Amino acid sequence: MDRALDPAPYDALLLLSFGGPEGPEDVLPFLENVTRGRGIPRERLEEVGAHYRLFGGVSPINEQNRTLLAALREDFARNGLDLPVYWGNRNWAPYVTDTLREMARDGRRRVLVLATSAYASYSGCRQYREDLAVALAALREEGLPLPRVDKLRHYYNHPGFLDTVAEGVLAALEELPAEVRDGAHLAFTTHSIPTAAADTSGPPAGHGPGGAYVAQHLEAARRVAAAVAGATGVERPWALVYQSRSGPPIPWLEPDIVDHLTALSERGAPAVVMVPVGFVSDHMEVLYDLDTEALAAAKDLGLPAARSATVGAHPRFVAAIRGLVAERAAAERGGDPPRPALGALGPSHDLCPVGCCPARAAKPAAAGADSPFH
Ligand SMILES: CC1=C(CCC(=O)O)c2cc3nc(cc4[nH]c(cc5[nH]c(cc1n2)c(C)c5CCC(=O)O)c(CCC(=O)O)c4C)C(CCC(=O)O)=C3C
Ligand SMILES: [Fe+2]
Repeated sequence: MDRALDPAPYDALLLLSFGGPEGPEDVLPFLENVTRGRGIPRERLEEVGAHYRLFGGVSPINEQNRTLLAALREDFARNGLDLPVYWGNRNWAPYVTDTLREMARDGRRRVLVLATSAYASYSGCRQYREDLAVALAALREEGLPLPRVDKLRHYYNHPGFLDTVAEGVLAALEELPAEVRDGAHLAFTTHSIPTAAADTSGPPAGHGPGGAYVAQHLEAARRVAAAVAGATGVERPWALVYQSRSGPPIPWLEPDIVDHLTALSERGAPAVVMVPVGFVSDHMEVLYDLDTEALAAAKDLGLPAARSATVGAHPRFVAAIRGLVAERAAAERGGDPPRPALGALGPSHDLCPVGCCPARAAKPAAAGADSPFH
């Protein structure tokens, strides 16, 4: 360690995630938490419940977050970043309201939030800010001092994220039979969302159809494909496709990964690597929708397929988070730190502007320019 990193003005980091069930009896209450007021058809819930039951009713996401939490603490300590790290979820214990209460009681006054979504969108950004607003409102109700809460910028184009994804693709290529490796297509996947939500994602003066959500994913995919081409000396065709589509019956982003695999097979593609660039850990949507469903579809099609790893708690990704924390702290102290970002879109905003990823219903959101909390 050369010198300590200064976290000031922050006195805590909050890892904010989705949460998942930890046993069969948790599955239904978890799904009810996720879909409350969303008009998701009953059949879809039963179908998704069956995915979780296939894995004993346990989502891997909580264990993955515990691992990331431990890795962040260890990395911060080793690099002289004196900042306690907490963990809270939207849909399962530890719930974010309980964690923020504990933080307030521990005397934390300036909280920086790392959400386990790297991209803009209602589900990946504003909804987490709404969760924070719910938590802050509860603390206010209880007469506790309210910490000020900020959220880290979107990190989809941070070199520590994209280089780690590219490394995973190189490893996945090695799993393919040598004779189809050079011809393999890259299928970058992310969560399908309604096209209306995609079109309005990001700041109001946006990116056109598909919004920031699609633009950011395309940029990430393009950079990873270029890095893989650079490392292997082979340019591989790539596409951005979607998975885990839910209800209700409105237009959602397409094509679905399974339809894409079918199309690739019909076009005579020799092999495919599925790259879940939209996710930061190998959670249930990766284990079921890709490793179970899509790999089975590829097998039926006779299409050799592999799935690359998400960043998880990879040391390079953890180091990137440390860098983002130090960067934001320096910016909040009035400095002008370097803001590492690959590709054409540049570093994302620190503060979501008013109207960023518009709300589905009029709900307060913290940690943005339209926060009612400070
Ligand atoms: C953009 C996005 C991300 C990435 C950003 C982020 O990470 O936040 C994400 C992550 C995740 N989604 C997850 C699980 C679910 N998502 C659902 C439903 C939905 N997701 C949506 C979007 C997203 N989802 C949307 C538009 C819906 C429709 C309902 C609604 O508008 O809210 C449903 C309900 C059933 C169904 O319809 O599938 C479940 C169970 C898990 C946990 C996995 C595990 O347990 O390991 C994770 C990490
Ligand atoms: Fe946003």
